[in-house]
Amino acid sequence: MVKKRSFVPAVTPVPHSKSVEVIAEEVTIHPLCLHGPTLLFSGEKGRFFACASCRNNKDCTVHIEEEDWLKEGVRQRNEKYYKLIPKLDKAAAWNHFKEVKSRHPSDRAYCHTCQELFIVSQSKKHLKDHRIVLPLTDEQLAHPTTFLLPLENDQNEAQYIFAKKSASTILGILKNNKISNILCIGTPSIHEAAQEHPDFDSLLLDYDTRHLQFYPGNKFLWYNMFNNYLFQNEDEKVLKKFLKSSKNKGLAIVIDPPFGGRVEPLAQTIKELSKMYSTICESEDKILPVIWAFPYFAEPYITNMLPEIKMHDYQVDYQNHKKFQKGGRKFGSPVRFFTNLPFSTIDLSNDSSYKLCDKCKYWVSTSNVHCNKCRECTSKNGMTYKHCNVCKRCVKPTFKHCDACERCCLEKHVCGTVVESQSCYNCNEKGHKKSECPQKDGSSAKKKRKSK
Ligand SMILES: C[S@@+](CC[C@H](N)C(=O)[O-])C[C@H]1O[C@@H](n2cnc3c(N)ncnc32)[C@H](O)[C@@H]1O
Ligand SMILES: [Zn+2]
Ligand SMILES: [Zn+2]
Ligand SMILES: [Zn+2]
Ligand SMILES: [Zn+2]
Ligand SMILES: [Zn+2]
Ligand SMILES: [Zn+2]
Repeated sequence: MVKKRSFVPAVTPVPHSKSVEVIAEEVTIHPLCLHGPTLLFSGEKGRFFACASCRNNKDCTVHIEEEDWLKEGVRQRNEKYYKLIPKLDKAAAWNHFKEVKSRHPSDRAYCHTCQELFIVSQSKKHLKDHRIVLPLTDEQLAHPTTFLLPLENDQNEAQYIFAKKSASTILGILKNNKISNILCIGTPSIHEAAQEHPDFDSLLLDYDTRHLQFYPGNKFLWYNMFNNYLFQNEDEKVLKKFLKSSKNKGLAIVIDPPFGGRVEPLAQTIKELSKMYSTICESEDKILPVIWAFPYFAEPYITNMLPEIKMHDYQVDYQNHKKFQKGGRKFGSPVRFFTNLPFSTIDLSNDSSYKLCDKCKYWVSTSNVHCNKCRECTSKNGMTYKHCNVCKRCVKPTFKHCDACERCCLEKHVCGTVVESQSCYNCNEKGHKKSECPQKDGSSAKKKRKSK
């Protein structure tokens, strides 16, 4: 049976406070916490190591000043984490899966309370007052994302699953680029879809160990995307083998991090995986093809860290997120694809919400208008932008040029305050307002925890 985690899942993003920066570097020699190697942060009070994934100090208490890390005692105390990270018995989990699968669907079930697959005639304990799924069809066993619930202590960062259309758009882009191998990082539904396609081979890297129960040892790796950490030593071999097998098949990273996750460590992870691939396959040292689903307002951060990655206008829809699906938010989902694949390979011809811009030569949202002055389709947030001749760029339709500020601002503004560099009052991140904050999903009040 799969060992259960005895700690809080790290699906909350890393610290966000705008005064704290992450130093993007290899983390293998950093102190450990239950979520793998910590990251090095630089704040007003100096540099310190803290958890790569937990924003809340209470979820992960490891906090080590950079200079303290040189002390023998501190190092020794930190070693306990090597033993605290649970060992998963992958072989046993896979044997159990096969056993469950061999039964009639009416004898197969999944217990949400215990987070485990079970055989009904063998295990009655779940039938009393546990929350269970029964029966389990072959289809369900092959698509755990269709019935796994968002993790309990993970109300704010629920596991938003791509709408079918968005998932098939991703596979379509890969196909058009003749890419058949996929590293699915935090994208279990793409992994599931790839399993059914003879054209694709994929490996799932995710923090959520529940997925382990549904795959053989070489298909799921317990992983933290914020520090590029594999929790099981032997999994590095599996990853390397998969990279090697991708040599002449084309390999892409498809990643959908928790909303609010920091860009720097994610960009570092993409760089490290790309480096690993080029070393193993003796290929050119460059960033692997990436499809990264993330909110449009992260654009400046992503292009700053990875200039080869550009934001496409496609609005990524989710099945289980009211605001991030069609009709949920006034201007559609704020999530976009960030990719270094050619935009011309993103074919949206069978989606009526998109049109082919004959000047840009790629598909854009029907509400996006090509600006002849900017020479591009300029919408970022889904609204039709308008050109300001003074600023010499397109701006949101809600903006108006202010002579006092010498720039376009919201009509109601206090002159002298620089709107775009103000931080969101909800999450502290720059580039969007509280009303557009992706984390303010009805539960923002609950989220007012102390952040690092
Ligand atoms: C926003 S959901 C994306 C799901 C995706 N849209 C799909 O349909 O498959 C985030 C995913 O990242 C995983 N995740 C969260 N934190 C992670 C971390 N630190 N490292 C790796 N995976 C993580 C979650 O378990 C979840 O599968
Ligand atoms: Zn931690
Ligand atoms: Zn149970
Ligand atoms: Zn255009
Ligand atoms: Zn313009
Ligand atoms: Zn202007
Ligand atoms: Zn003004």
